[in-house]
Amino acid sequence: MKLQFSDTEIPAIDILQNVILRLNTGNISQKKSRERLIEEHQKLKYFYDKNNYIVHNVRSQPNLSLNLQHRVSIANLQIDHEFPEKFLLCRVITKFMKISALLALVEDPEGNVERLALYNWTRLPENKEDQMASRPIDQSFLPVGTKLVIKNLSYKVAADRNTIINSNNPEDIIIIDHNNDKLFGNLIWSSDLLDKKEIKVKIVDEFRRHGNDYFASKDYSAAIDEYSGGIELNPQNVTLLANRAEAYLRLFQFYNALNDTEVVLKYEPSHLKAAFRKGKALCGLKRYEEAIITLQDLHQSIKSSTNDSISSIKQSIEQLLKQAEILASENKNGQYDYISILDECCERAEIRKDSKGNDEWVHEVGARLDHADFLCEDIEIRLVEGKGRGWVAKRDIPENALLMVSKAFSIVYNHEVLGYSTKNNIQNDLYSEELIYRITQKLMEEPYHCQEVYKLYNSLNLDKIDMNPANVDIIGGIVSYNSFSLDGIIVGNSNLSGEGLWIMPSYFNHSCVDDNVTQYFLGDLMFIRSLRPILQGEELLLNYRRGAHDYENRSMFLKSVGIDCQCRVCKLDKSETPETAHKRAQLLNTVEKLLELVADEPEPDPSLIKKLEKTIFELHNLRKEHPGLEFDTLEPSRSLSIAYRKNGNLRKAISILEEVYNSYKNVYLGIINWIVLDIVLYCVNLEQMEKARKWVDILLKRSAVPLLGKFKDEDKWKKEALYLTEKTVPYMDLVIKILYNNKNTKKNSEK
Ligand SMILES: C[S@@+](CC[C@H](N)C(=O)[O-])C[C@H]1O[C@@H](n2cnc3c(N)ncnc32)[C@H](O)[C@@H]1O
Repeated sequence: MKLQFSDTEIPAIDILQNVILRLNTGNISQKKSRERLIEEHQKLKYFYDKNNYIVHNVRSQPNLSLNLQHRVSIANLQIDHEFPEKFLLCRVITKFMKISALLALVEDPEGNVERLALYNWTRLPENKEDQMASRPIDQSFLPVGTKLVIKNLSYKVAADRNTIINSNNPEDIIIIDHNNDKLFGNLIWSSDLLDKKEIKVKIVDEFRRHGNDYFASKDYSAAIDEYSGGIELNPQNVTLLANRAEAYLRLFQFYNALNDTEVVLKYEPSHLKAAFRKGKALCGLKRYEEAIITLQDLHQSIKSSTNDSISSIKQSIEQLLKQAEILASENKNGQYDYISILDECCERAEIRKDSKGNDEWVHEVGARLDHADFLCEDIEIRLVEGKGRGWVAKRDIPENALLMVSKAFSIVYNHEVLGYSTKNNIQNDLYSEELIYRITQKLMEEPYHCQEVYKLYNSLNLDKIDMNPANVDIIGGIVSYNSFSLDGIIVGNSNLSGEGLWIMPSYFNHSCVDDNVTQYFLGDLMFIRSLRPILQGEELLLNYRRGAHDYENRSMFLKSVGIDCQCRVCKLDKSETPETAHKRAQLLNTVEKLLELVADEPEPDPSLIKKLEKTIFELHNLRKEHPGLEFDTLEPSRSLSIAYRKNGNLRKAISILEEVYNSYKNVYLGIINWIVLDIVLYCVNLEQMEKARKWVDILLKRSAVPLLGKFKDEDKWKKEALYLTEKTVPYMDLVIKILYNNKNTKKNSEK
């Protein structure tokens, strides 16, 4: 298992444009109504670039000559085609706004509407004169009504999966005005013929029906738009409000859901569904005690009813009430039923193929679990010299204490982005782009989250900040510096990768080797425990990137997230003399070559194995005065033990691994768990079952303590730990089967 902060950088302007386009467009379709497109375009006003720009000079051409047969209408454009011979005649119908390109909507004479992106039209002013001449784009650039001829256009699917007309060269755009309108003078624009009075006004019930259709197809955003349309016409319509509350709940917009249920209950205090949804919304907002009271009152009000339809809702209320009580206890006392959370996670993380062959969750929301956050009272955020803010112990903390449980503010799993990506090449960018998009969307929908997210922005003076939730730039920065990567976390039959933002854990600073807290992920829940006793006043440190990564790679990553690390191993790495560095490089090179020679051999040459052992010994000795700070020999030692095993010398293989384990048992390194697992398997091969069980206990301690807490030599703890490792550690099911004859293990001995 490899956990680390993600390697992403602040996104470039094009990524931001992709995010912004996606934020402004709802459901995807090639044919959207003019009104819908205008509505979506108007939302760009939250995001557009408000700087002043020098704009390319546009002129009309008085002697314009065009072959009218080459005019193409929007309806005839084909995706991913360029149209070198053709031209489009269109009319601007919205203001232009600048993101990366200049964006507006245009219509053709037939009345078709499409988005237009103009690139390379602007530059920032360089001198004073330029500054005088520069202006904001939305004010006077190609105003509404301007007719244009566009040559050499291309037609694409943009990042939001909706279509867009692109033009890259300002010379390809000609303004049509009274000087050159002779060509098109006789053309009638069909939108001029529209009789505005005839536009049909939707009635409230149509909004409800359309909303319900979208809801049934799980397009909750579109359902909310429809319900909102109806609510605008009739603000007291309790059916629409209660339906919209449920759609908000499905999108985790608990604050909006709570608002709607409260309006319903004001007009109709006995509305059962609204009261039930209010209970759900309060749970989502972590207001557990209020949720319990709401649900208890509701339960009381229908207790004596014998009506059949009430009896099923009664059951749901009882279930939700029980759930609210569990959440309250988790939140208050940090009491979690880890095994049932693990089961829930395994079930929710299950993936199947959809009709197009893409991966999708079996459970609607996937590996997102309904559990409460917890924060131990013994820690607090303080200023830490040279590092900004950090978590510090208020009191002495024992080993393996649960310090924090945090649910991701937002998380993106791998198959959720790979399915529809417009660019499949840079995975990390994709995760970040999606994460930035989701966070911005969440903040736009529920701005009350802004404070906690923007607070993560280190240098920000929160009093001065414009709390515009759509500040994609700042959110991009927050994601780069604070997101955590999930790198192949196993739960049951699934393997979860992705990236997420957790608010409270973001305040832990980093140490390469002296970390004293560790994290454990179950779906979108992060559990944090102390690794060793921590004294009052001591800073709590997490590891973003292991000391075991070589210095160059590690320090490059740390610099990219703003850290000039001064820990013991970084100082040692930095102070190494050129001679030692040279010697190290030589030895590493020899080790690599020898490993290549022995790796694929079923029975490696014993003389090569000896040579490998000697080189590893020399490499290790380069740091003999710094025990525990030499990591170059860890992987090679494991490979050396495999070579001995292949030659039938299992005892020697075990003794090499035992020596590595003893030197590094106090450093929380993933490879050490693999080493212990190897020892277990080799002991089993030698039929040393007692010894194998002793090493299984060590493995359980290392793998299960970060979630279950202090290792207890008792049956219950061990049973739970075995169950946990069976579900989360590769090959462990096999080990359990052999050593404990556990008939419940599902996977078999194919490994
Ligand atoms: C995830 S944040 C941690 C919380 C941060 N200190 C704050 O005030 O928001 C990561 C940032 O903390 C700082 N940081 C973390 N570990 C550090 C370390 N070992 N030395 C110096 N700065 C560190 C760096 O500024 C880094 O960009």
